[in-house]
Amino acid sequence: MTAPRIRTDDTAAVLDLVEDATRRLLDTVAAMRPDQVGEPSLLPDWTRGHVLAHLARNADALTGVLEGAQEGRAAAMYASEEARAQGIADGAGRPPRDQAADIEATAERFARAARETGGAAWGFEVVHRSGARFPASALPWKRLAEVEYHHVDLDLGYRPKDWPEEFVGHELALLAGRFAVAEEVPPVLLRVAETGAEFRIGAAAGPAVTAEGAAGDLLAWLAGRADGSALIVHRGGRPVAEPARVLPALPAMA
Ligand SMILES: O=C(O)/C=C/C(=O)CC(=O)C(=O)O
Repeated sequence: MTAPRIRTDDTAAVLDLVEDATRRLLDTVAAMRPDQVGEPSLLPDWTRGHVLAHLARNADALTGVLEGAQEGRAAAMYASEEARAQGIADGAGRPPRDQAADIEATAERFARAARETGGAAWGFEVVHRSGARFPASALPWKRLAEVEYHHVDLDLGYRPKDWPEEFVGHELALLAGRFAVAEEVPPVLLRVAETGAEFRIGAAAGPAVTAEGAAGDLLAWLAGRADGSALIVHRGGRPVAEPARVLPALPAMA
């Protein structure tokens, strides 16, 4: 893997990645049979229909935050957590064709709002549902992560190995940065096989196990989309036979 030449706040470049990711997602939805909507996704308690409805409502939510930034107003993504859950539940049972139309229309609305966002508004500090605060220019990357992660969650053939290099490179660094300060995560030193880059996660003191692998495999584990069995893990300098038993199980991000 070569270092991707893209910055997460290069909104035009990231919006191109979002458009490509959305197109791949819509191709998957177009191939769905109606009965697959009600089948389980890879996320606990969510059917594939829940994942698809969530993707449309997330586009609405991020559009609202972007429009708020244009007006210098810190808009919440959702009216409440209950409203978020209701919106997802209400849309979950729709057939693939309706899900696709909703995802396409809301993605286009987000893209239009982004195109209309000017320089100063991109610098406006927004508040994400996660509680994180960052400039509005990070919103397109947030949307990219939603689409890439949840496409995998549909369990319809799109896998972490299908994530584009540009997404994997930066998302791994972003997520590792978040986990670096996590007290509840035991220390793990991640080593990217392609580049030798290292990230230490887990804020607790003490010796770290090392986990080495392809950037995509490291991200899949860090994002809660794989159990880490694809990684080479050492503890106390010795190789671990069953990495998934040693590595902490991490929650599904996004
Ligand atoms: O990136 C995160 O930590 C959290 C992402 C979200 O909360 C996204 C949603 O689940 C949503 O927009 O509803």
